[in-house]
Amino acid sequence: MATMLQDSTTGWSEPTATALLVLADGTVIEGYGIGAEGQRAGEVCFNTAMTGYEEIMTDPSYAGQIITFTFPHIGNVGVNDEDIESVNAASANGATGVVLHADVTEPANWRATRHLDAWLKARGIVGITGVDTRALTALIRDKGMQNAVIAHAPDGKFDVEALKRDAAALPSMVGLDLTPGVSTTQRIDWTEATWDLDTGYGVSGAPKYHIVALDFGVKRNILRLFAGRDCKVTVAPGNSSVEDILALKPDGVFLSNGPGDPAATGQWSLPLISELVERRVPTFGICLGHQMLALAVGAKTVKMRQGHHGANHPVQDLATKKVEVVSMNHGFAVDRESLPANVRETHVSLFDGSNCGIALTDKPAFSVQHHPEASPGPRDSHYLFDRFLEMIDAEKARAA
Ligand SMILES: NC(=O)CC[C@H](N)C(=O)O
Repeated sequence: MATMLQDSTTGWSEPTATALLVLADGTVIEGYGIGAEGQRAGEVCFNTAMTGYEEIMTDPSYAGQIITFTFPHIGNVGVNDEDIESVNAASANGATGVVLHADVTEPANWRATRHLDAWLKARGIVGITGVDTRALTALIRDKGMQNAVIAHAPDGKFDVEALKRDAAALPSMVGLDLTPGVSTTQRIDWTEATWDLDTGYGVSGAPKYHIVALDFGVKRNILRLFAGRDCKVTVAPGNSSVEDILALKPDGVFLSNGPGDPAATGQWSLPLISELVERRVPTFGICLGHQMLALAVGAKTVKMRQGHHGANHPVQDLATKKVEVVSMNHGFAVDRESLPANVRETHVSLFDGSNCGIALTDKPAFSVQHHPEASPGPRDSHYLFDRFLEMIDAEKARAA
């Protein structure tokens, strides 16, 4: 989008770009900088959600990625301290950069405490506005997700050739384990429950279940949905040992979402997950956790061309045939053809037929590719949290 400004001496002219997005293929996109100054790198993906930009930008699964929002008006309801999804709020452990179409307006929402621009600066996220995000999305759709450098310099001075070289030299997302940068290093006792318009966030009541969440970059709303369902929730570092986890005497283990390539991440966590499954510890995984459960039981994951990032994806539960509309955020997928005989496919994407869920036929373990916790997005899949607790009940009854 070329925003034309009136220049008093020369008539209409295009203002100088103060931000650039330079793709690994050499494409240079000009725009206007917001947020942090300087240069950030990442894999460019597009997200089609119309709401929830704060939750999206702070989802640690986006570490190492630059998000292009296809919805043109981002930032118009400002930001607040309540809608952050990363557990470690102090660090910028979500997206590295954002690509927006329209200029960011003043916040118009009673919950807003800050302008998006100031918030991006504080989190160290570099942004660019004034971009034809539809053209960029079409490019990603045609060529696949590619690496890029996003740069913001208020004086408009850029070394474009250096930026092109930097973008081309970035490592592929394939083979990257990004979880150490976002996982907690300390155990956390999580007590915050879900949000209510009148009372804000609730607090968990007397617990019936103890859920240990293995943190690969967990989103807060997952933890809140457990806390709001009679669960004591312990968040454990992603690199915990089997002994660490078993010592906590979990009723169930949750495998979290997270950034990077599951095959690279799984190398050190797969033995842990296999052991938990083998010992019949009820296990539930979301997104990266789904991919890692699949890898732990012998399946394979593949890199997708453009991935799924949005808040309105149709997914079918193959058992009930019911279609749920879900949030999505993934660039890798479980290869259905690689599922071993004791693993059944439970959910599929109705956009492209890719795998969206598995369940073991001989052990209490299941997982989904989509995000049942929403935040942002629809709540159609909240039933999966209840299904997990029912699985724990069934396993307790079986062992009794
Ligand atoms: N949201 C997630 O957990 C993403 C999982 C993984 N990093 C992927 O891109 O597929």
